[in-house]
Amino acid sequence: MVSLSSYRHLASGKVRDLYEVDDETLLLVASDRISAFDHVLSTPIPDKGRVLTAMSVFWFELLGGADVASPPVAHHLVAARDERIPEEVRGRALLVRRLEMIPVECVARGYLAGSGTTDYRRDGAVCGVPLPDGLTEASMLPSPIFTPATKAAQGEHDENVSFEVVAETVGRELAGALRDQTLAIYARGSAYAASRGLILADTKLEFGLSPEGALVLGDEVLTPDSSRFWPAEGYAPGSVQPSFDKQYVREWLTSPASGWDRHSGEAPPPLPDDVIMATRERYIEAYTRLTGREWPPAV
Ligand SMILES: N#Cc1c(N)ncnc1-c1cnn(CCN2CCOCC2)c1
Repeated sequence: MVSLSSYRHLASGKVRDLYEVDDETLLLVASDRISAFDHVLSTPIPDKGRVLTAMSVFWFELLGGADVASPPVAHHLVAARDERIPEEVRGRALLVRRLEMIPVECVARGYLAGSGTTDYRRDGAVCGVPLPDGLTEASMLPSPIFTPATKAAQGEHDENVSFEVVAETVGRELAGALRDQTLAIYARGSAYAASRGLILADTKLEFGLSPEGALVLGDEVLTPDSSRFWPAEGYAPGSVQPSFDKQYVREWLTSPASGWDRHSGEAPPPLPDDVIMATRERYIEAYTRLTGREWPPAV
């Protein structure tokens, strides 16, 4: 039986880790860690890694299939069930094709939120894309826009950049392909989410090149960690919308009950059990609502 220690550790993000299985294959492992306000919290959310892995698998399978309006999306998922996946991470780890990753955070936005709102208020634009006057927090944009960023060191914010900067970095043809694929995936994801009563406000994708030079979707896809999902019921532009998955965490951390000051630079306190379990339920609800599948999935 293979164990995780059999594989060379390649990289770690806030909540995920990457291992080398062989020359062509990697193991992408999702932990139960949760981050909020740019901190990785000390209390894990049980099953978060399994739920978000199952969500990525759902989207890879959906996007990898043909759609009436768009061709199948080439992606890096090899297997979610395989004897090369160690028992200790089974259900929250994916075998993926090794790619030559493109150092661009490919973000699509259909609504104004986060750094998009900040940039719009300063420039009237996001990543150099001019937007109409009069937009506010959570406004729906006239049409989805490609708002790339360069990946920052862990703990730092990614830096929003213009399409021209991406073109200078990776070449104009590849930059155009990244934009087109990012917007196409956002369109399919947001239409599907809307049919399930969820607004996909924005999403961050990562792509790589296959050994044959093809553009391939990597990383995780359309999860609550890489995307903003809002409940369609109650949507009202003009204020920060409740995050579908992290609202309980954010509200408790910013309440007097936590005794924490988010601007202090100090690490947040441990979450109480009721917030942990309510947040676990929200991840499961996001999965069942989006996919229409039961949790846990049949083995
Ligand atoms: N996916 C993928 C992938 C791939 N298919 N081939 C080669 N490299 C990568 C890769 C390497 N780093 N990252 C950034 C996201 N990582 C997530 C896990 O935790 C570490 C950061 C992606």
